[in-house]
Amino acid sequence: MLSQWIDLTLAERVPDTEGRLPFGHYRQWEPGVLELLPSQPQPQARACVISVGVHGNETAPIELLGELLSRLEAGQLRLGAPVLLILGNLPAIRAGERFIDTNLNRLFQRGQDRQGDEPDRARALMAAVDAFYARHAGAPRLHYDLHTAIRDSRFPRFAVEPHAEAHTAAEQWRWLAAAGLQAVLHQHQHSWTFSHYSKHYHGAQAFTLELGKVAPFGGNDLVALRPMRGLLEALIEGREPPGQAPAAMAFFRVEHELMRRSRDFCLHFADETANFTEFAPGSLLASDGEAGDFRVGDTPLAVVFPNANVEVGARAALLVKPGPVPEGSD
Ligand SMILES: O=C(O)CCC(=O)N[C@@H](CCC(=O)O)C(=O)O
Ligand SMILES: [Zn+2]
Repeated sequence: MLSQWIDLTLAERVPDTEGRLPFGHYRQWEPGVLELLPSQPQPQARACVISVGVHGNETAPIELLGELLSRLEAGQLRLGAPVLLILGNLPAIRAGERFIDTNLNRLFQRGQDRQGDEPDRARALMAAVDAFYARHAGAPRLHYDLHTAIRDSRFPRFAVEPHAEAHTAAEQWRWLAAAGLQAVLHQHQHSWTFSHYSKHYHGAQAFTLELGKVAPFGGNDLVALRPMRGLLEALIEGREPPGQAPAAMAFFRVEHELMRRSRDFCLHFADETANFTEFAPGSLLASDGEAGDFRVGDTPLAVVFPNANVEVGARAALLVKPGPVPEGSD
């Protein structure tokens, strides 16, 4: 039954809300929010939130989660940690769209009082995460929010480290390197994404993980994600994940967030420009009506997540520079 949870949820058929697993049991708190509870939590276990489908057209993480559920149900994985699994934007996943009315991944802010389905879903997911971490107050907190990017990338698999007071543990860099992540992008300011929510409000070890490029169901290369699956499996089993020297990854920090201010916003480079493409000093990157032009300053900048079609007021690109390898991570 667990292995059909995703299909039943997306088909709007009510899956069993509680059931047994070979090494524990599960409970669905609401559609798309499922908690796995081990019969024997392991001493190393973290309270893990694994979210997928916060953007509805990013299917690889949903397929990866399907693999994990099948392996849990077959007893190939020994559940050893409390895990909260989240299918983020259900109507958008059904429609194969990034979002329906507005980008869910900008709404994870306490006190946010916008009207609509996506703001309602953000409030429900924030409450689900709050309750999960409260139920497992003794365990270290972790949240991986799994995505795929719209464009090609010089580094197809990379982590976005949200900006927050909580310090990222050195072990995270080793785990992410061993999981096949090729780059890390350190955010310079609060961003109200789902991973930022868990880090900022709960002090969780939290990342947005970009796992390749957007593709329809069936069009993803899950073999390239095997090392990532290995990391998730270790966390689900409550054992120490494999590690690798973080120097295998390229580190960047965000220098500037390019916002769309007007309807006249445009980018001056090709739509197909890959993430982490570098632009030389003086390059004209964007024009934005009365808000003016944006040019690269004295040192080169690379572009990540460029998207001229975002809502007015939303982020249209991150402009990034190489950053230091975090201390204590070798
Ligand atoms: O490829 C793109 O343009 C967007 C991919 C994506 O959904 N990225 C996340 C990053 C979240 C973060 O900044 O932590 C997003 O834009 O929500
Ligand atoms: Zn996404």
